[in-house]
Amino acid sequence: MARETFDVVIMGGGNAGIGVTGPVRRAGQSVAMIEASDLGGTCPNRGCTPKKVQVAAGQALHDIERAEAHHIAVGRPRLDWAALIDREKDMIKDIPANLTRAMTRREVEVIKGFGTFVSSNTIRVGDRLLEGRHIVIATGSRPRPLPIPGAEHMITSDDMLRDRVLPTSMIFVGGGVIALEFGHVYARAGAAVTILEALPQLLPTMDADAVAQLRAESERLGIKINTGVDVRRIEAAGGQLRVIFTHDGVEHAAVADRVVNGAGRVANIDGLDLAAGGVEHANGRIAIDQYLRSRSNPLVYVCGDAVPISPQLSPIATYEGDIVGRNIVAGAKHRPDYAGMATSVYTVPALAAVGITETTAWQTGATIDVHVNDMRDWFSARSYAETVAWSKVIVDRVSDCILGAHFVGHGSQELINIFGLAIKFSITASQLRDNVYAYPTFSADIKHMLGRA
Ligand SMILES: Cc1cc2nc3c(=O)[nH]c(=O)nc-3n(C[C@H](O)[C@H](O)[C@H](O)COP(=O)(O)OP(=O)(O)OC[C@H]3O[C@@H](n4cnc5c(N)ncnc54)[C@H](O)[C@@H]3O)c2cc1C
Ligand SMILES: NC(=O)c1ccc[n+]([C@@H]2O[C@H](COP(=O)([O-])OP(=O)(O)OC[C@H]3O[C@@H](n4cnc5c(N)ncnc54)[C@H](O)[C@@H]3O)[C@@H](O)[C@H]2O)c1
Repeated sequence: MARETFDVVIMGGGNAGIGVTGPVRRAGQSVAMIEASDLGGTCPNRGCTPKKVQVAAGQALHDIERAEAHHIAVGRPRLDWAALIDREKDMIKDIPANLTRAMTRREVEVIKGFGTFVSSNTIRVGDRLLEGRHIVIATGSRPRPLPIPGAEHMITSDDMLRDRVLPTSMIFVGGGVIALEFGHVYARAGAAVTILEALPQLLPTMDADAVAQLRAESERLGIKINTGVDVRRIEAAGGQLRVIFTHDGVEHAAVADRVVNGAGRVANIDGLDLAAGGVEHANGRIAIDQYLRSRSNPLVYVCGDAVPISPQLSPIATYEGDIVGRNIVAGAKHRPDYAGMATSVYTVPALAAVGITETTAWQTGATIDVHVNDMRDWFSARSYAETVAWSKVIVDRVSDCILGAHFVGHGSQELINIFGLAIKFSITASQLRDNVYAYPTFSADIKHMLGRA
């Protein structure tokens, strides 16, 4: 088998892998990108983008629900689920081809296939051997396998995004982002939704008060939420599925058409033969240093969802890809800085957050001001008949810097980016208060969210 040589061989053509190509191609390095499935990876093909098409339909149903508040009479909405899925698929169908063209313009050689290590600097794909001065693992993540009897009955978010039949009922094992985002859409579309979460709190890494707001709104929609449960087994039940779980030692059962694995995602690194590459790893996590480089093989970098220590988010995958690309070009000197990276749970309305939670803020020992507002009575929320409008902003009293911001409500997924900017570029609470905002907008409420100076 002839060996081909490249400066950089990237395994995975998602946000992370594509992120690597910018800096290395600008430096004139030769790049091979191996992609096993669709170029673009999870976010545009099986994640953020198609999911948001469904969320947009959920938003429309939410608006219709409140039509009466605006004195608009509408009949009962009827969602054509199959047509919605077709719309979703139609919107994303050209993405892999467009990205292939973009990579070709960038003079990246895209190779279809599944890459595996054969040595510390060589990857096999099909019948080709690609030798790289650097190898990048950008292979993303996959749903966490659950050691529950009957786990094979569960479907994944990939399955949900292509299912043209709206189930009458569904159960999510895990109460994280996937359960809440899809749960809101399905509940609004008319399905009975149950969430079974192992920990005492849904979305366990997010601010407890913000999650309580979202939980209340989710229950208002009719979603049944059980936290602190132990899912014991899943079994067939006459064309449906039965999930047996315990809560406080008492056994319960829930029955639904579909059971979804919403229990998190793990790095997609099985099958890469990391041992052949000399890439140290344990429990599905590659050992990396602060430059996103393998601790045992300095030729190898890791970025995106395959990184064991950073949030599995699309902009973070792109950002880490860029860091890796710059480290390949200039030598390992760039370290990721995740401060100011905003995130949203795209329920309707969304929960959006940036920075640290109130619990973490108190744990740091900082002297803080915590500004909490239920804004449903504020003119901005009342005019739109919002069902929830809530904010918490945590400010360091000494430096006046924003430590964290947490919102649940309309506009929150946009508002949060202002607070991301503030955290990243040390814009103080007073400066945010002093700014003149367009009025009437949700951003104009920032002054009041921070308390009048
Ligand atoms: C349902 C869902 C919704 C989401 N919504 C959001 C959202 O709204 N906002 C957000 O920020 N994030 C969201 N995410 C997370 C986001 O999609 C990921 O963080 C992001 O796509 C990770 O990018 P990546 O490049 O690391 O991995 P991926 O995009 O998964 O790319 C990895 C690629 O590697 C390929 N591959 C794997 N193994 C090999 C191999 N051995 N050889 C060659 N190729 C290989 C795969 O085929 C894949 O294309 C969502 C995720 C899911 C599942
Ligand atoms: N809006 C977004 O940015 C977005 C949307 C969807 C997915 N994603 C990404 O995809 C990843 C996967 O999403 P997810 O919702 O599956 O994961 P998640 O990490 O958000 O939530 C998983 C939940 O499952 C619980 N859990 C784990 N094992 C369990 C068990 N055996 N029984 C019951 N509960 C259990 C966890 O405690 C946790 O609350 C997320 O980490 C997220 O970064 C992001």
